[in-house]
Amino acid sequence: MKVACNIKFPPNATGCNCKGACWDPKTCECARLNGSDFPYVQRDGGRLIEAKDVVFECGPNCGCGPSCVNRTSQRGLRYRLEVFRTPMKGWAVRSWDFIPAGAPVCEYIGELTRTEELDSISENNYIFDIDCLQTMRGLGGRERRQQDGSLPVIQNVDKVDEQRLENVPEFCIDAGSIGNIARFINHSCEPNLFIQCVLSSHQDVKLARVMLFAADNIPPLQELTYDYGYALDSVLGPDGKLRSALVLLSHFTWQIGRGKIYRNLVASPPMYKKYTRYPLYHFLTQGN
Ligand SMILES: C[S@@+](CC[C@H](N)C(=O)[O-])C[C@H]1O[C@@H](n2cnc3c(N)ncnc32)[C@H](O)[C@@H]1O
Repeated sequence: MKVACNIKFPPNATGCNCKGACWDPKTCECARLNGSDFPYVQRDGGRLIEAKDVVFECGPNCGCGPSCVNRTSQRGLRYRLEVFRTPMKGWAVRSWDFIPAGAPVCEYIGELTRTEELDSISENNYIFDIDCLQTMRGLGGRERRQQDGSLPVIQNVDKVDEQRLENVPEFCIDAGSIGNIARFINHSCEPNLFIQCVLSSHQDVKLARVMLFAADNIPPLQELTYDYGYALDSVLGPDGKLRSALVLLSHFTWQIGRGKIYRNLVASPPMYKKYTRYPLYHFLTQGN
């Protein structure tokens, strides 16, 4: 991940004192942060048991080694992913390999940037808001934003603009000019991946890593998708009018009055819970 020069990256967390690999949730400090348990099981090289607000992994200062189960998302690509062309959606991604539910698929990589500094002129389809903090605090998860009445009743565009900007996450990942395969993964309302915020070196949720995990067992060559997190009828176009969901999908990032770029991808973990067709123990008892 490239970090914009005006962002002070947090120092490494103290970590746990486990040796070799973490196995006892009662003594592991990192397990304690996850609610006194490990978020992953060892099977298939590590699978996430269930979607969480944020996953605390072991990091550089932990006593355990690279094979520790609590470093599952740090081991790079496991599956042979392919970028392919679709008739209607441009580029897309699929895997040549079977992906089991709960397996980490890839991280959303790009330049870590302050949201306010996004270029308001050029269109950029590859921006991912890091929204974990809002969700954890329960202040501004996207669904809550909708319920609190700020959306979608649009009467005074300026007022709505201000309300929304208060909820805009401070940091985002801009994969417009630098990125990895995650930037080619398309949106679906019935996705087979979900977003999971992960903290591995530091503990600042505003700068959490954004990981994509399998929401289900995914057969080879099935297109990989996740929910971009748009709320229906929540998007204003440059003219201040609501954009339809269809238009919205062809304009990943868009602008509203006063040249500000507004809303793009949103990581809102509780929403993704509805797409995880497991806790993993379900799959484990079914034999896969
Ligand atoms: C992060 S990019 C995904 C990769 C993109 N298809 C490409 O060719 O680079 C997001 C853009 O892909 C397109 N897209 C993603 N999901 C789509 C969908 N379900 N239907 C139509 N277009 C989609 C939209 O143009 C969107 O702005």
